[in-house]
Amino acid sequence: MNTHAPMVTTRSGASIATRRLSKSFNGTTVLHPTDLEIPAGQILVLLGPSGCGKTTLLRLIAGLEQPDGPDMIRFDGEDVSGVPIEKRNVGMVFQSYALFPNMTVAENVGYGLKVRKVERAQREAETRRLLALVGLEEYADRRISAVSGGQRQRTALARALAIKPRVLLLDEPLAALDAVLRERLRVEIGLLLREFGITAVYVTHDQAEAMAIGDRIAVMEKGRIAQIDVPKEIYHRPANDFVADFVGTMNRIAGRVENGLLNIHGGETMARLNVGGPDRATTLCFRPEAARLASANGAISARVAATTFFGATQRLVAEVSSECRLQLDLPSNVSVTPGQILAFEIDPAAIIEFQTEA
Ligand SMILES: Nc1ncnc2c1ncn2[C@@H]1O[C@H](COP(=O)(O)OP(=O)(O)OP(=O)(O)O)[C@@H](O)[C@H]1O
Repeated sequence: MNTHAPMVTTRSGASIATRRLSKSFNGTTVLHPTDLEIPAGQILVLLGPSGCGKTTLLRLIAGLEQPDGPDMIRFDGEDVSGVPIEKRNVGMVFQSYALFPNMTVAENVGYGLKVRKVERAQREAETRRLLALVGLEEYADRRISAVSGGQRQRTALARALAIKPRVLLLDEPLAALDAVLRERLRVEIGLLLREFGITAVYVTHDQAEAMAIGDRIAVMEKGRIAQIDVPKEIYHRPANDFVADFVGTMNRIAGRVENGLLNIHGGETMARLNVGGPDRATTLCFRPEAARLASANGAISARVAATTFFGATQRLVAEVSSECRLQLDLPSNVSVTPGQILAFEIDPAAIIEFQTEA
């Protein structure tokens, strides 16, 4: 994609606010009252497992669903709850491209402008600029049926942006693409949306995609936002167990802290983790990358059950005891073999603690 293409001048997007926005289907609440503030130009990712209400929230913002109550969605402070979708000026990009297969790439991009009766010369100039921006100039005259999945998705994005929407809504736009293309496009789409300065809400159940694209991420669970924050905070400071498990890999060590020490039993050995604080029942969590090799003294020892090579790093499954299996990332140039006993420690700053109910 040509990131040096001339800037397409669009006014930046509108801010979005919802107040106690909720939705039920046949008496079942699928979105509990939700307050959201998305500043103009920000990309918010809705992340969560299947059925948690991501698409419903997106469709409510679009105007494709009616909320349970009145006056709950505002664009730039203006109440749009009663405004039909075609008047809300939202652009939409879906997993299925919803492009016209018999039209060319350029005709698809210019379609919304034609419907809006933008005169031909201006329409063509706009279309050319958008095609340059998404790196599809050479494909302008190809039929949609003759371009790849990634090129179709870029066409869909250019088409959605052509109408200069106030808000862009994307629902799993990369889900149908293969892994390599998905990884490349998620970086490109993030850059493009920022270049446009558009306000975007992006639905995905892929946490790596969410991290790459979102200015902020709202992690959803059962019709509620469990946590909304910048990707780093979501990853390093998950608000609860659900978020910790859904985003990345999280290790857990459960036990009681006494005199500031958590005892970890492992066969005949017992390691003590110095965590401080009052006596309590607790679960300590840490990411695989928070582990590092240590000299045996004062470290936790574990038997290596398996190793997986990842290139720069390797992931070990390490058994501290029969009940405590951990995943640890170490540099891949450290020689480790299954069966070996390994001593490791955990970066104290990377330990997250969730209080266990007494
Ligand atoms: N029109 C509808 N009628 C009845 N139930 C619905 C309707 N639309 C959605 N639901 C239900 O609402 C819940 C939330 O659906 P939604 O599509 O918002 O989830 P999602 O998080 O986007 O899931 P996925 O990732 O699988 O698309 C689901 O249990 C779904 O079955």
